[in-house]
Amino acid sequence: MVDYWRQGSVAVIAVNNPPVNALSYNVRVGLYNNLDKAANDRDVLAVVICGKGRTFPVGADIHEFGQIPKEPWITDVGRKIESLGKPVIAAIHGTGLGGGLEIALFCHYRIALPNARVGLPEVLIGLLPAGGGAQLLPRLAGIQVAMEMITTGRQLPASEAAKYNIIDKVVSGDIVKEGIEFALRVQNKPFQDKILRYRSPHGKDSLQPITEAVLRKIKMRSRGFYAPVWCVRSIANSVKLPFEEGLAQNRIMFQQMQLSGQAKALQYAFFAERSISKWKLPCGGNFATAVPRKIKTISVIGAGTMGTGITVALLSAGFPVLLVEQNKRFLMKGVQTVQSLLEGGVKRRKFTAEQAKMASSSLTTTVDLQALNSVDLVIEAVFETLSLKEDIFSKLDKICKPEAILCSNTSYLNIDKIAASTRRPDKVVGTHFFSPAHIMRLMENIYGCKTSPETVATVMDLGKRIGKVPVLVGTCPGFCANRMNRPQSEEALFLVEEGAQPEQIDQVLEDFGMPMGPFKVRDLAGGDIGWRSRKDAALHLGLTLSYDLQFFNGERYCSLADKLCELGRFGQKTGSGWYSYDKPGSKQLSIDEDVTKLIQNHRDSLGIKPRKITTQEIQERFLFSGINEGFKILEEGIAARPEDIDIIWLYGFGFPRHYGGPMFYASQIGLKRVYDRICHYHELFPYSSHWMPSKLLQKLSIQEVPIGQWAELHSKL
Ligand SMILES: CC/C=C\C/C=C/C(=O)SCCNC(=O)CCNC(=O)[C@H](O)C(C)(C)COP(=O)(O)OP(=O)(O)OC[C@H]1O[C@@H](n2cnc3c(N)ncnc32)[C@H](O)[C@@H]1OP(=O)(O)O
Repeated sequence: MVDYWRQGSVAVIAVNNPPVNALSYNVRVGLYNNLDKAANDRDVLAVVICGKGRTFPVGADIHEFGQIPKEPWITDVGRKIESLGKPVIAAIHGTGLGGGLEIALFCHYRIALPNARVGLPEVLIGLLPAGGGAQLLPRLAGIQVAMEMITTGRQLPASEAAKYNIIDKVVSGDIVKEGIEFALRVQNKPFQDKILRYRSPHGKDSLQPITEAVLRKIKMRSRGFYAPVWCVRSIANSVKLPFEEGLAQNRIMFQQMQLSGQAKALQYAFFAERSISKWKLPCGGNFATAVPRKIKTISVIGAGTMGTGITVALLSAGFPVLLVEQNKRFLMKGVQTVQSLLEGGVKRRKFTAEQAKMASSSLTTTVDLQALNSVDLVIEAVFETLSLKEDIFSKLDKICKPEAILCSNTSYLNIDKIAASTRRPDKVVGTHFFSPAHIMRLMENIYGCKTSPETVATVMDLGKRIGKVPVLVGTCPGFCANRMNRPQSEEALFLVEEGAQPEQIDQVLEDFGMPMGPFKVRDLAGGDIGWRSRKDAALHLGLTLSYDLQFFNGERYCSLADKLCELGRFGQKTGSGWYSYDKPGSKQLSIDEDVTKLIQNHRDSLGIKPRKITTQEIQERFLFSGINEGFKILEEGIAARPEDIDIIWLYGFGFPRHYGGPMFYASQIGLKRVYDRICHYHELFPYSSHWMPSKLLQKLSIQEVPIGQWAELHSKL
């Protein structure tokens, strides 16, 4: 796991633990013993530490967390380096992260390739840098830089790291060769002043104002997430305590955090995110055997909000796009939107003006579907009307080359029905982007019963290539994301009907950690879209939406959202919705007395006496209604694993990552408790079928099965 060789007077110690050279127990032993070997070899005058394969060590082995760590620890390896009596050079390529960077900071010198990155990302898995990072970095780069790096986990490119003295020299070529050359230059030269523990942290007199400013930022961006605050304390220890005491304190804090639910959730999310690419289809075919088709040209049909967002996502990843609309006027409007989104990207520094220009020049347009005869892949993003989509897909089937893949950006409709309008159902697949599609990272890919493994592999690969997080699910109304979201939105309305205020519900869920409460989300998305589909659904059943409708199609119904829409209150875009806004399009909101009155009149007309609704009830009814649906989704095999559902929620709805996602959150609360509360609400609200408890949840709750075994156990149940 650790290789050792000598080149003249230089000993090279190379960590060899693929794929990412994590510092597992055996690696730490190997490093420690080989450092001893180099120390005892009188012909060795300098040492280079590096990583074999794709990277320098990226930190501790996360799989080992939760066990009692065996010695030597990273700090023991560090002390050995400091006291070796010979200069030690860290030669960094790939990513030098966490414990890997900590080892490098114990070294006397650090060199790196230009495309290398360094960082202390422990905060992102709910921890702090206890292997020396929080003590050493302030002594090298200063308190301010250490605070920024450690509390955000940001990885710095080598050139930026060099600016802060973290890297002594950026080199190009072969990193080991460069390391040896550097070692030859510094051997026999004094290096005691390079041992960071003997330095005092830069900017230590400003510790208090820096800390206050950082804590203010943390408070704003990470509601209820503890690790950044503990990281601040660990850095403060570098000023307040002698070096070894600081190390000991930080180690104690690390161990406490490691046992916390937040660290467990974040580490679960880390591995969940990596597991989603390992998909398999129920009818056979999986990520390991299916080969994605090469996609060079893509066409997007529909230049509305979704179509233009998808176009920008594709263009910015370097794909040429042929944008299609039904007439020139819509097309022109779409092109303008694409241009302004690209300009927005430049302003947000997502890409340079030059890159935006390049992207823009890769856009072509047409109003003629025939022009799609040579594209490799089509993404349809028109209105959510099945007949319209069926019509487009049947035309596409005739126009596009036989091997072309046809994708629908539907958020709700049955993929099998869309596929049935073509003679190539194996090449039809759902690619559900989230709005704004050029920003939101989730891509919910939906297979139909005839979608081929090759088609799935192609859209999963495409997702990655355009920087999205692609998750594969099966088809059902609303798939995974919208199907789980629906009961939550309904519960939010029912809670208002029963006595809560929209702003109270928003506040409770924002305090929980959601980026926006459900009423702000409704205003942002625009109430008219849902209103139109509710009216269509009613029409379909020969009904009309009436003001005092309390049941619809056998289900409890709340008409408050319809009443707002009747008044033209569609949300931000009209300047009023559940809140009122400064002006149409503005985000500046205030509570609107008219809405409060409308809610009161609604309750009066239905004879509802408002009651006090607690925070606990709001949280439970919002979260547990979605979680119950999540278990049904697992039960039906729509999602293969709880990890798929959780990643959808982390990236599609901004569910707080430190809770791991709704399914992991349920596992932490305890399935028995969640199941009991769902049964309680089912008793209270028998006319909301979303409270009918999931059978899978019931079964798993009897034995409190750990989340890692849900999928396996489900297949046996
Ligand atoms: C008292 C305590 C003292 C010291 C404690 C020290 C603590 C630490 O060091 S905490 C760890 C800090 N490091 C990290 O958090 C790094 C996490 N990894 C990443 O950010 C990325 O994986 C990467 C940037 C290193 C590589 O990204 P990419 O090239 O996109 O590859 P993947 O992410 O798909 O990873 C490939 C493969 O490696 C597994 N893996 C990555 N990091 C770790 C790790 N630290 N421990 C164990 N395994 C790791 C990852 O799961 C992938 O595995 P699969 O291919 O099986 O999915």
